[in-house]
Amino acid sequence: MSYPLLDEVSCPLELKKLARADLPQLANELRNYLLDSVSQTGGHFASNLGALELTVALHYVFDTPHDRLVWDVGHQSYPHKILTGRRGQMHTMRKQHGLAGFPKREESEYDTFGVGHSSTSIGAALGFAEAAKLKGEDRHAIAVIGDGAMTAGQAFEALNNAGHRDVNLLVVLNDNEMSISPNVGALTNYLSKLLSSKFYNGIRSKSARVLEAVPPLKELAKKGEEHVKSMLTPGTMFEQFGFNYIGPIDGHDLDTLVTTLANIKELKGPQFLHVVTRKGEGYKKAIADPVKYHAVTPFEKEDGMQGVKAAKVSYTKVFGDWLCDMAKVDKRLLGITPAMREGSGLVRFEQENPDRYFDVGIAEQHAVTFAAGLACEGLKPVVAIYSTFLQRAYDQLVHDVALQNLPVVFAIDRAGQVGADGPTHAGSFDLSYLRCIPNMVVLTPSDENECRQMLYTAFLHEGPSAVRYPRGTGPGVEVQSVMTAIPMACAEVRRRGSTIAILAFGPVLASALEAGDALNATVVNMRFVKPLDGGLIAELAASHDYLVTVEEGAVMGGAGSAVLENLMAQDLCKPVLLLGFPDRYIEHADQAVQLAECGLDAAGIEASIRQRWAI
Ligand SMILES: Cc1ncc(C[n+]2csc(CCOP(=O)(O)OP(=O)(O)O)c2C)c(N)n1
Ligand SMILES: CC(=O)[C@@H](O)[C@H](O)COP(=O)(O)O
Ligand SMILES: [Mg+2]
Repeated sequence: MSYPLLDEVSCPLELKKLARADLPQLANELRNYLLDSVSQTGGHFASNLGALELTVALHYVFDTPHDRLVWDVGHQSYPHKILTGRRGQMHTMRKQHGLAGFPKREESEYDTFGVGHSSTSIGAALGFAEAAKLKGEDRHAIAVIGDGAMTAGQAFEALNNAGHRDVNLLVVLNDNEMSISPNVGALTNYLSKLLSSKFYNGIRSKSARVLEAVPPLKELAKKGEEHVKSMLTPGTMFEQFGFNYIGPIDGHDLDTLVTTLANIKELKGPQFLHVVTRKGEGYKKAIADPVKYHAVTPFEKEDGMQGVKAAKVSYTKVFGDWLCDMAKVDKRLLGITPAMREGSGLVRFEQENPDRYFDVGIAEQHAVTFAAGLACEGLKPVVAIYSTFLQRAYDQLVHDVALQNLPVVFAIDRAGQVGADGPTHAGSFDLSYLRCIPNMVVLTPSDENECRQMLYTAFLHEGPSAVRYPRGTGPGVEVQSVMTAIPMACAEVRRRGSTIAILAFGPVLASALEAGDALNATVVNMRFVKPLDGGLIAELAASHDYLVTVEEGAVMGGAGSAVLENLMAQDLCKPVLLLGFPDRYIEHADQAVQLAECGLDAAGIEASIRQRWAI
């Protein structure tokens, strides 16, 4: 495939040299290049196809990086990366030491703000805009936010703040009616009203026809039309927030995009451009199934993504199956997801229990408080949420759930390192931020079967609880269909050795057992971070010279810290080595590589122990 125009564009300055008439051809080449590249590397796909023309137009009209362009989530920024000098690195996308899957300040001056979590772009862009004003710099700040990301409260907090500020801020809403799954909520319905614009245009054309006959009234009607418009179009809402609303316009029509953006560039004050795109645009299979093609593994362009039968069951599937089974047992069970139906394994649960399934949009804070409200009424909500995204709802977990000791189960997926998504998505801190909360019970399954049993144990608990499990599959143990509660705070010794006792929390148990074999150490599956099995800890301290804790989470404040506190509380003093994530961010790579980098593979655990005590 040749890319004659794209070959001339290694930066936006070179893009600007192209005639406007050449932009559609450039976009065509860019789309072909994107398809070639992502079909080989995998990564986020449909969103990049949908935001492609918008990306070309933004870099063509604005003077990036002098004008600050902020992407929301940033999963749609691959065309941006290609146009800003990183085309030659696209084959390294999301690979170790390669391009990050999201904009990253250290990667390029064009990546003005690091993203990955949604709905931060408007707030950050406002920061850029206010800074320009304070520093007397003449520059634009542009936030590009999707309709999914628009469902988060943080986006509206920023709109509310920005709308009454006299700053050069442009918010571009990329509306494709999709989140990862179809978008949800009243805002979506509100935006859709406009997209079915025949309704509004029908009103307009009818009133215009009638009024042609009586010209003097036409002016009056113009006012009337504005009033009609103000009742019907979403611009009204954004205008109520103090923005000048423009749109909706076709987000794949480069001529319209360039003309509109060029006009907006000359305006002062907060501007809101509503752009309508199609997720997956330009690749039929992705258009047909934007959910499946939101993120892809490498695939043949002609054949598309082929469903491969997974050799082992993922923790996510274990959760999804448990949720469906438990729903049959207890009618009080409800399933809640903040816009991660597929990722959290809730597709089957929704099909089987549509009235007990709640996708609240990208609204983690609301998801948790909503669960608390449900629990107050005697229901048993299960909040399915990624560890990293639960960070968004920490106050709600403390204030609305734990303080009131409400029976909410947090099914925490993607706990630990997550691989290609990198540090923005790593589940590094949940053990640290959960165990310090009174009333919380925190369980760490070491394999797929224990995950099911712990979810059951958590569900039976009459208070708040969290079960945390990693992205992907476990050691491949058989998952028993029977559900058996695990006695609270009960750890289990998995290997008897001497001198050294290794206390493992979660799936790292497998590596700990390997290291234990090499060191003839005792190895314990701790199972609970809170409450801890203090009796066993005392027994181990009395019968071993050294203790080691191992967890797939931050060492600081994590499970190992809990063991230290427990030892001190029992006046037990023993040398303890804490193994887990170091106090820095682990860059994107395969999960196994990341864990090895943290010294959490078997060799790493053994080496750390030998090195610490010169064994
Ligand atoms: C706080 C947070 N919650 C959830 C996610 C997971 N997530 C990534 S992209 C996405 C959907 C975004 O939809 P939209 O903003 O409309 O972008 P599109 O994919 O449609 O281009 C979600 C839910 C996230 N990145 N951040
Ligand atoms: C961009 C985003 O936040 C999601 O698409 C996320 O990358 C999904 O992660 P998983 O692939 O682990 O489900
Ligand atoms: Mg969308």
